[in-house]
Amino acid sequence: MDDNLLAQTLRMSSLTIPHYTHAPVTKANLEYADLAIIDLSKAGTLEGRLELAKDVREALRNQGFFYVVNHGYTSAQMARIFDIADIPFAHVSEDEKKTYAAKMKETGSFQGYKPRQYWHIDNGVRDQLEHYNINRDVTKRRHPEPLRPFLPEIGAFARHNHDDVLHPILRLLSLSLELPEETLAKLHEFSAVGETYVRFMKYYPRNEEEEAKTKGVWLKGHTDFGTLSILYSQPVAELQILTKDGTWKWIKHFDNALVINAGDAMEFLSGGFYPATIHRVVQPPTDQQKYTRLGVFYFCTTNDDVKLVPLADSPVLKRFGITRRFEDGDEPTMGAWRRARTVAYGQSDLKPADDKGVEEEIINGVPVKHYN
Ligand SMILES: O=C(O)CCC(=O)C(=O)O
Ligand SMILES: [Fe+2]
Repeated sequence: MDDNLLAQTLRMSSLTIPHYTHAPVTKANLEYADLAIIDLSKAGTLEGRLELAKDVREALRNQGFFYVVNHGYTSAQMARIFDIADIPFAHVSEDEKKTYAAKMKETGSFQGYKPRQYWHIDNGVRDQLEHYNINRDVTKRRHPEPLRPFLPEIGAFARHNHDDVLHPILRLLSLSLELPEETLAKLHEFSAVGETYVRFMKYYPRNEEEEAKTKGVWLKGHTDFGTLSILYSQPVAELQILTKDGTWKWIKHFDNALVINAGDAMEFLSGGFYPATIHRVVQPPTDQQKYTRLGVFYFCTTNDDVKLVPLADSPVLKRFGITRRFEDGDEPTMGAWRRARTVAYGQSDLKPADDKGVEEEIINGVPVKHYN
């Protein structure tokens, strides 16, 4: 960080904002997924990275999700980013929110607000969650006035996610595919055109009718469209993953940890070796039902111009075999894939894909499934 930015950040850190108090951790006895813990402090040596690469590989092959600890943010920094994350929801007027609404359908981009009730969930019920999405280059767009004093901090947060979390994990993944360590990181440049971004997200309690009509599902089972998604663990239990045995398991809150999963683009680049993970959001257990749930994420994609072709030079993929989702030459670029998925999400007509309630839509010739 240069001196100017550092000075500015220190000045901004002293800006006081109301503290966002999370719900207490649930006492409910839930069936939790058993996830690996990746200790990034071990990534300082090649020996450590080779060991972590094995663990990440097992985790992405078996569960599709893992925790990361020792990622370089203290618990105070974590708390601070959640305080900032609540500003676009709690401290921006409804009128101002409209001015900064994202134009998903027109632009295929989430930048700005995703308003409440924009997506169809089920049986005529629409979602009760709002996002505010910020490109990692925070200067790309204007932001609501109450958020402006915090842009240097949000910019530093994006930079931290990119350099200290995303790239180190991509190095482990490159190693796990027996490729040069920088292979995947080079496809995810901070300065390239692309939509790796910070998302703040707030879920609001729903009424009984909405819960009944959707069977308690708040966000249907889906895969993320990018390569990796980084989620800052918070206490409200709502996130579930579809495990290999076909059952949904809860993600347990882990103080000060990150929760990471693979998305479509990682599945395409790895020729199916690292499948995109299916996850959903459901009503929390009884003791947390009256609380809001605030989320902080860093959603990662490759540079927009990267063609999502399997990394066929990988000796691992040569041994394992490659599953192609597209005919040779028909692979979309990252930009085309994320635009198509963003335009369609929660808006398109889903068609039944089986008799168990799975639905699908066809994007760039590829069936994209939604799980209930
Ligand atoms: O809120 C969560 O925990 C997950 C949200 C999610 O899956 C998404 O925004 O893609
Ligand atoms: Fe997701």
